[in-house]
Amino acid sequence: MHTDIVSKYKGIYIAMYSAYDEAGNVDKERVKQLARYYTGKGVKGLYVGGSSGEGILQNEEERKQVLEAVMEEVRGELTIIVHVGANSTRESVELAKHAESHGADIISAVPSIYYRLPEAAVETHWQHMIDSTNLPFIIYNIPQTTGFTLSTKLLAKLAAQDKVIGVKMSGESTFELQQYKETGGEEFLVFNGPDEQFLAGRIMGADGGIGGTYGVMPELFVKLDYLFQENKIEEARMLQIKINGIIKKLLSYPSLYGACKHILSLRGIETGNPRLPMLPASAEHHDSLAQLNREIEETVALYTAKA
Ligand SMILES: CC(=O)N[C@@H]([C@@H](O)[C@H](O)[C@H](O)CO)[C@@H](O)CC(=O)C(=O)O
Repeated sequence: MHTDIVSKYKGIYIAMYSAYDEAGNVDKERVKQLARYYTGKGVKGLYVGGSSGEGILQNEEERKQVLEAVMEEVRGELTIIVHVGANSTRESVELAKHAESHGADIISAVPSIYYRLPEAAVETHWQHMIDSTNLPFIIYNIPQTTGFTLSTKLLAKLAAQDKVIGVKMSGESTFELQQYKETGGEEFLVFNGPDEQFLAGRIMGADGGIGGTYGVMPELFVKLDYLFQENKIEEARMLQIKINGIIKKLLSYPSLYGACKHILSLRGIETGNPRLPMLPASAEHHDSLAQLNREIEETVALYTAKA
């Protein structure tokens, strides 16, 4: 039986980008600078090495380096969830143990990808990670990229274990999100994944969100969450619509990650280019990204101004 899990871990988590040097190698100092940038913005924590963090495009050693840099910089200040999912169970377990030994708070994983695996194989894959540490585990459900949809049957089986404390629901169905919450119960964490429907996810039972676009506008998601908690639903809806206008523009570039990383660089936070095949922001888009950055900064100023 989970107790106090939701109150302990609910909130806004930035799915953090990785940071590379000009040659494309993991740059620990840049990772630290990025992690530091997110302190004091009201977020609960960081989700390290996930989709936005390109963990799946990095080798085991690089993934460890990114996490180590994050832990060295913000341990104790932010709650750190680490994505340890890799194609092989063996590598995932190694990353899970590494996360525990470096003080991470929670581990999380997608299923193994590429092979179309039966549910029993995905369950075994996750179970090995769960058993390998004393850390809590959050299932990462992102069917549009993995091809695997978490069933409520498997969720119920996994959630019966104390260590399995929640699910990150990056699928787009708020109906499924609500079903996950109902299946897991009140003390089982559900995180909204699609940033465009953060408010819808919260209304249908999510306890917070984990998202990539939070990385360029964390203040707006913190504010949106606050408005929801205050039951100011119409104000929250207007802010979600404003955020969605920004996300729509971000998604219009050849790579969302390239666009967000360029915006960060305009603020003096260098994270290098995303790793190929994720495309960098090209020079022809720099002017419009500068304009978008101004729009985000103006919106943040508007929504964080004291009344
Ligand atoms: C499919 C996908 O990548 N979804 C993103 C969203 O943050 C997404 O980038 C955003 O909603 C824009 O579409 C997150 O759910 C993924 C995430 O949190 C992560 O980077 O691990």
